[in-house]
Amino acid sequence: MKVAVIQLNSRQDKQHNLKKIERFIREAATAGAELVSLPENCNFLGQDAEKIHSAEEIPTGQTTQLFQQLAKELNLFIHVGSITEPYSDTKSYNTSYVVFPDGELSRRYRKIHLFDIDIPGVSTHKESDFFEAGSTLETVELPFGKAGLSICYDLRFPELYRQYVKQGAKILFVPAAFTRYTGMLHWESLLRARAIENQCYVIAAGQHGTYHPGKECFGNSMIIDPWGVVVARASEEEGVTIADLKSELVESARSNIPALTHTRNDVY
Ligand SMILES: NC(=O)CCC(=O)C(=O)O
Repeated sequence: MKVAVIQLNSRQDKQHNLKKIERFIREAATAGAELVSLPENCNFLGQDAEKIHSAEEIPTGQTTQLFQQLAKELNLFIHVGSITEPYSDTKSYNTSYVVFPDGELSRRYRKIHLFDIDIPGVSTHKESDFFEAGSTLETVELPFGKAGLSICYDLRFPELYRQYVKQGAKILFVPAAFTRYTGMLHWESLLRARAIENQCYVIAAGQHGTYHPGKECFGNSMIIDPWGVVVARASEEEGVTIADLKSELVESARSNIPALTHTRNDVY
């Protein structure tokens, strides 16, 4: 299965972001992609407090309608890394889903682990002031196999991905708007660890560059195979990066090193 990750530098102008996304989706389809994966906050990226103003109902909002139309016209799967979905007057959900080629939607995954961190002098985020955490895992059936949905900071919680692999996942989606600072330190190591320990493909589309004064995303969107090899990596700009997923690599990783069958749940 040919997969494209789309790296974006989304800002606060939703119409501009959507036009750009449409252009990249069309470019990916022309290059033969059957599945296109978008980053977290694909249609609007600003301060957490601003995101509620961009919230849209799913499926009736403008963004989902556009993706449904494109998925049908181009006959592809669109993984919507995340958009902001209304929850209450003061809070939203950070929500991810897949649009199928017939325009139908998968179940919605709402980000479970909210990004509340404080690195003094470097980076402070309190996503939980503005977002409500989800509390269910969601998988999606794709032609390649089952895929587990997650969003950005979730990447730091290996238990989530182990549950997905127990449910039969062969693909793990990690759309992100990782900070530049933590990205430099942790992004690739964490992604490769999740791929290696779960013997899954990891598809990680990221936001890249500055979206607000002093707020910068790390980019480095990538696709990692079940052996932990980075098979595609975006350059230092927005755009489309493509890789071919190979089922035989999931099978060889799992049969050559059957670590998933060696877990000692009786001991730990
Ligand atoms: N949007 C996010 O969840 C950011 C996560 C992040 O940067 C991290 O270091 O974790």
